[in-house]
Amino acid sequence: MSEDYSITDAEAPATERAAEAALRPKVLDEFVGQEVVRTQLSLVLQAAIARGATPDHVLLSGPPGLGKTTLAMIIAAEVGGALRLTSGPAIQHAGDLAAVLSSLQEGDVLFIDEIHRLARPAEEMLYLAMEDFRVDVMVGKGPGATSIPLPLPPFTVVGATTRAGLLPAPLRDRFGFTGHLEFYSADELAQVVTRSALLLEADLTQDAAHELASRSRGTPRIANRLLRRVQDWAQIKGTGVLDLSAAKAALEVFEVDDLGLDRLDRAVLELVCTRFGGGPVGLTTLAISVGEEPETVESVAEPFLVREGLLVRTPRGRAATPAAFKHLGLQPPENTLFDP
Ligand SMILES: Nc1ncnc2c1ncn2[C@@H]1O[C@H](COP(=O)(O)OP(=O)(O)OP(=O)(O)O)[C@@H](O)[C@H]1O
Repeated sequence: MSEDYSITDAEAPATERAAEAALRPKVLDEFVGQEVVRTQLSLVLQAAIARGATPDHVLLSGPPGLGKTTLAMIIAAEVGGALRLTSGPAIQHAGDLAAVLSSLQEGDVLFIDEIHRLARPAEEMLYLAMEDFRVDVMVGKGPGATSIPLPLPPFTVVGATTRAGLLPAPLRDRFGFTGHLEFYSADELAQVVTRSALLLEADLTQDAAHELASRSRGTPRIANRLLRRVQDWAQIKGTGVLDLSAAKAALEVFEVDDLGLDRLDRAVLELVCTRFGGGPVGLTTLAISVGEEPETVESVAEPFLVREGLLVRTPRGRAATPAAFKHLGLQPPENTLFDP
């Protein structure tokens, strides 16, 4: 992704990785929320450890920033294997994957982020590696080429995808366990930032933790990022304490409103409500009016606005709901799409 990201972006730019790494839970017990996945995964791992076997391959699906990479690291730590990290887009050719696979040791965990973006030949090589712990290496070219089977030690693939539906069935079927990560509740996010504040040695009050949680779009990555910005504000402009007034003042400076909308989200919503009378308005017109590319409006601003019930997509374009007018402190017009 580009470095030009917003504070409420659920994806992380490369520059944020070190800050994130410091806040990652290291064991399953420290991982907040996701009760269902945590319970199931814990059983899968404990049973494998008790049998002295490597755990089944694990597929984690869900939106960005909810903890897939963190869980992969925890799996490796719990089973005592080394973690190898790669991603679908990083593997351009089957040979790239063969190189990674042939360097694995018994019990290692191979994390493949964005596994739905693996190229087809690599995907086919992965089927074989996951099922038979074998990779066929091609030697030579043309009619004389032969494939030499190379046995692999038992290992565990942890695949992560934001789009489980895009995964071809043969690949999906090779995962013995699939966990779907859900957005976090405000209480869970308050626990996430409280834990992070301890690690950052920040003096965060409980009401400030809840304020941050309610503006974090259900996403720990965003919650931790807002926490760091409030810490900055408290250090430079405040008393050093991250209390409710510091949280509110900092989030005003960084343009994150009380629902977690950022500048672009609000601009989109305001335009639909005011200039276009609530809509429907076509995506291209909307994007031109807000000075962004249609893809940016569609992929960055819209998903959260739709999820929050502020915007709907109709065959004739985007329309604001009565909740959108209310959030902006505006009076909805007569005769909208939503009139009974
Ligand atoms: N359940 C959790 N408890 C505490 N912190 C969490 C939890 N889930 C995620 N985090 C924190 O949020 C940040 C992002 O998590 P992570 O990188 O694992 O997300 P991800 O789902 O892999 O995102 P992406 O798909 O973009 O790679 C990390 O700093 C991590 O420590």
